[in-house]
Amino acid sequence: MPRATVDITPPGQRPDEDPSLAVRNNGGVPPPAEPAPAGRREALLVLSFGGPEGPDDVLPFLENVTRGRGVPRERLEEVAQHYHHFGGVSPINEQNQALIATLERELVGAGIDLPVYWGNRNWAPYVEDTWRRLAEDGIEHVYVFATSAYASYSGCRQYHEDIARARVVNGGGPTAEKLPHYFDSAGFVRANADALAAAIAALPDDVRDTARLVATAHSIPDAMAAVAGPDGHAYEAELTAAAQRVVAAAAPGRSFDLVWQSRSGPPSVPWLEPDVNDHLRALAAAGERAVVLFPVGFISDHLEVVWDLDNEARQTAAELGLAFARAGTAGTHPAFVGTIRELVEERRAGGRPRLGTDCPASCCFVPPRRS
Ligand SMILES: CC1=C(CCC(=O)O)c2cc3nc(cc4[nH]c(cc5[nH]c(cc1n2)c(C)c5CCC(=O)O)c(CCC(=O)O)c4C)C(CCC(=O)O)=C3C
Ligand SMILES: [Fe+2]
Repeated sequence: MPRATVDITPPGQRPDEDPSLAVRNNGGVPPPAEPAPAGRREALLVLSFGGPEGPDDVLPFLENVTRGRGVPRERLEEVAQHYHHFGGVSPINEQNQALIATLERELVGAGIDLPVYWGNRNWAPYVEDTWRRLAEDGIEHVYVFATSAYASYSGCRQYHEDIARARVVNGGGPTAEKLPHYFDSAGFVRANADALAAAIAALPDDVRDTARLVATAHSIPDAMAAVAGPDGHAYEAELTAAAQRVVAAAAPGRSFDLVWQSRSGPPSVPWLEPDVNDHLRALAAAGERAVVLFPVGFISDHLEVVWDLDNEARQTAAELGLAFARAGTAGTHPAFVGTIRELVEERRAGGRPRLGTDCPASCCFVPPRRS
């Protein structure tokens, strides 16, 4: 089922300039000081990317993802094959369901009465449909947890636009606020550090202490990176900060590299480099013998992790004779889930946020291509 296209933006106007679409956002603008009003019916929405559930879903899903974004047909056909290797099923949906189940237990365990909903940008359950259910269920305010920890159009602003679109197609519904970026939160760092330590420990004795530590994240176009965050380049800066914290916790004193994976778009458009496979070639040429990849740019082991790293990058390393280990992502690590609960608790209590950071609603804007 292709997603309905809704143009939320009047010509020449950004969605955040129409106050009726405003999504409260607690960075760059003064955070709301008042606590959640007593008796207000609230919910937590896990807002994610979505992924296909079977072979017939793959192409319509890819068309949803790339509509208006100038991705060549050949790239789509190539990526479709990655999904078909897994029976046309992305692991991301099961991972989001597992996260929601763990979050529900976490909230109940902390005595917090807050229902958790799930909505996606690119596949069912579509956020537009979830929004209708929220309204029908009488929810008045929604805390939105996006399954991306970082700034950038793809990782942050597009989730704001998803909420705005869901409100427009439903003629309103609950008010909403997106929880801040959590790349530097203690729980996200702890989860990634535990995974990195386990991956290092899995290497053979003779290379364990000398293996190169390599953080990875989704590449984005240079033009998108340039406008990420209030002063630009926040995507790289936040990834660097997160990777530094993860390495400091898991392997103090060791250095690391930050490189990019899963490049898309036409070859003529520059994206962040180096690609992880090129980087492995450079490391091998420089005499390195082992690598540990840690995909700190993602929060679960979805398709771009299991295909682009466990398959392609592992293969590259094997061809180069590099010992290889890949760290897991935050997933349902208790510290990570605890941090999500804390982000919600903090917002409900009101006052200046201490946890996380966020962009002002006007940043990270990258216009769609009308192709
Ligand atoms: C920064 C970033 C994140 C991290 C933040 C976040 O998580 O939100 C992310 C996550 C993901 N990206 C995903 C999948 C895809 N991304 C694509 C295309 C693109 N990604 C981009 C960026 C990002 N992507 C960009 C700039 C494009 C070009 C088109 C455009 O300008 O928008 C395409 C099109 C085909 C292709 O790869 O070319 C697919 C299929 C999946 C689902 C995996 C699964 O199914 O398990 C996830 C979690
Ligand atoms: Fe992507």
